Amino acid sequence: MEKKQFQAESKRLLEMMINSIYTQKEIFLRELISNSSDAIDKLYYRALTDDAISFEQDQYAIHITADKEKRTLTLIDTGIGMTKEELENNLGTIAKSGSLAFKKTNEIKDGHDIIGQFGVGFYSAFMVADMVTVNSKSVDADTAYKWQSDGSDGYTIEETVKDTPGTEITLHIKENTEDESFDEFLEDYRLKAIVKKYSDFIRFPIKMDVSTFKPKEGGEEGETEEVQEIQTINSMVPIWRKNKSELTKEDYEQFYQDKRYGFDKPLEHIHLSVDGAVRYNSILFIPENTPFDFYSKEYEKGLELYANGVLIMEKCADLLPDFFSFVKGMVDSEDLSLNISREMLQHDRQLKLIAKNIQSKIKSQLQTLLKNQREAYETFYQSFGRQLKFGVYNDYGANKKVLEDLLLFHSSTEKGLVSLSEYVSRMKEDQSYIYYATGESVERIEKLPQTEIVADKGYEILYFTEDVDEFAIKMLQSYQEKEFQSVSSADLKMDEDDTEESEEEKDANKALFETMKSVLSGKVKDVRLSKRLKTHPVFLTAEGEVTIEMEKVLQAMPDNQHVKAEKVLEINPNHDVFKAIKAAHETDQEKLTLYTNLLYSQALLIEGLPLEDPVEFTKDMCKVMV
Ligand SMILES: Nc1ncnc2c1ncn2[C@@H]1O[C@H](COP(=O)(O)OP(=O)(O)OP(=O)(O)O)[C@@H](O)[C@H]1O
Repeated sequence: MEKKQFQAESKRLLEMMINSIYTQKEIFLRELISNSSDAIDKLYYRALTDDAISFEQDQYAIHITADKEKRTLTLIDTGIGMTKEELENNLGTIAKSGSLAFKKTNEIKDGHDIIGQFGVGFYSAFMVADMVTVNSKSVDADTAYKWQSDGSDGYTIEETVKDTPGTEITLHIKENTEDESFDEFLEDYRLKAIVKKYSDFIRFPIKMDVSTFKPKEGGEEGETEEVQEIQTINSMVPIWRKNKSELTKEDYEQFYQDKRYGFDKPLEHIHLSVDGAVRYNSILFIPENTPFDFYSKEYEKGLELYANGVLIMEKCADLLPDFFSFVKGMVDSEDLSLNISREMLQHDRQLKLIAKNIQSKIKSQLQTLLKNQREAYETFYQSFGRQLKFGVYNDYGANKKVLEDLLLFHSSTEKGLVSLSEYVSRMKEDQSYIYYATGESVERIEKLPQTEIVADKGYEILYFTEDVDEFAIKMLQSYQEKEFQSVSSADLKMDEDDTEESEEEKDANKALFETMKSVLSGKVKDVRLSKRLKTHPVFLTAEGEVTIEMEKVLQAMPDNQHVKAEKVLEINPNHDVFKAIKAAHETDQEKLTLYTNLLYSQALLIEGLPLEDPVEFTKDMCKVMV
């Protein structure tokens, strides 16, 4: 049976490639620069085995010039160049990569990695150009050739004159259309920015003819003139490939600023050079201040992702878990399997490994900070502690173990922030629970009647002042096998609670509480005597899963489900108010109703809950007065 080759409509194929592979036009420059860099590296490999060729690193460069009048952008490299055949094979055949073939036959050495592999990058030039001219002279040939194409109807090749080996590519930039402007690719500032963004760490200098204003020679003071100047735009050596011992704190800070990771100074940096299952270098920063949009939807987490020093993604979200979304920085790896556009990865196995590794490094760095530089950690925690707490709560607590040691809360006894492990280490011998109190602020919590009895026992109380706190702790359930207990819960699980009311007391109060309960029907689940109130007459506790603080948070949410805590009104038997209601119960039912409503309103106010009917409340107050 005869086997036939697939046919390809090359014009259509090229069109599809040009217009559908890349999402951003500007990457054409990255692709052409990477090709030039590969061409110089190939020369380096040739020099290793060919005595006729010497390789002096500083003699090589990539030169970019824009000519606005002619609408041309030219890239010149001093690389290995192409013979006539190579021009035909490599630029005349889509998906043919001379670089991939080169990589297969040469062992990559000394960081001279070859970038190209798919054989398509060159054609991205047609996204911005309506004519591409390549003049190239191979180190192996005496004759130079000119390859030319408008990207639609094939190409031409003819002899040309070129003195030195290397390649010169000239793009004739498209005219602007109604929807698209191409002029930007002729502007120095724009070209510089694109080089900086994607190709800053190409190992060879990328030089550009730029016009700058300089003081005019022989001119008056302050008089300037426009002069052309050749500038090297790229930094070349990536800081992350340098030895940590060579770098100072200032170097890292400078990098943080240059990269515009934030307007602040970083609090901490982490420099990783990993040579394991996946090889990668990374520099991570923990910022000092919360970015202004951090807690908004607009904030995008992610690290810059480089493949061999070439930027692939500006914000690779998969590299960071949400709870460490504040971390800034970059990852560079040579082991990534890129997709054809280099905008995505083919599969994310390597990425997952890197992300896992990065997560544990960030955690241990934060733990070290907490241990050794408490003040710095607290600064960090003020900015991003909330994010850690969300991390404990989110995903049904899947990450609580990663984060529990990083949490801090205000302590009643230490009058400052403490970690859970510090709390547990200070727990009293007879203390079984980690106690916490919830409220709007430390000052308000200090005044909560519920804290009195716990504090009197000498137990430390953690103050929860953020809405996420209690939700996070509910998810955590326990720390080092010690359960959390709210001082406001109906069953405080302390000895005092176990002391039952005497039978006589119970009987005497039963009728009174039943009446009060019916007055407050629908508002409270129960009315009972309190064994823990000392100075305050009443307060509210909650039974069940939803605490009063949680009710407040849930009520404030836009899609609130009207979730209510099951409230219990507790009354202090030692307070004179109790005598007053008892007396009212015996003599004046109307008065009892009045007192009950007033006490309930008081309890709401203490909890920071809104009064259900403020007008009714003020009327009741007046009734008591007159
Ligand atoms: N400036 C250059 N000097 C020498 N050879 C070049 C140059 N530009 C391109 N080539 C040759 O043309 C081939 C095709 O280039 P192209 O950019 O399309 O693909 P690539 O760089 O191999 O792969 P990728 O699509 O991954 O970038 C290259 O592999 C290389 O052999």
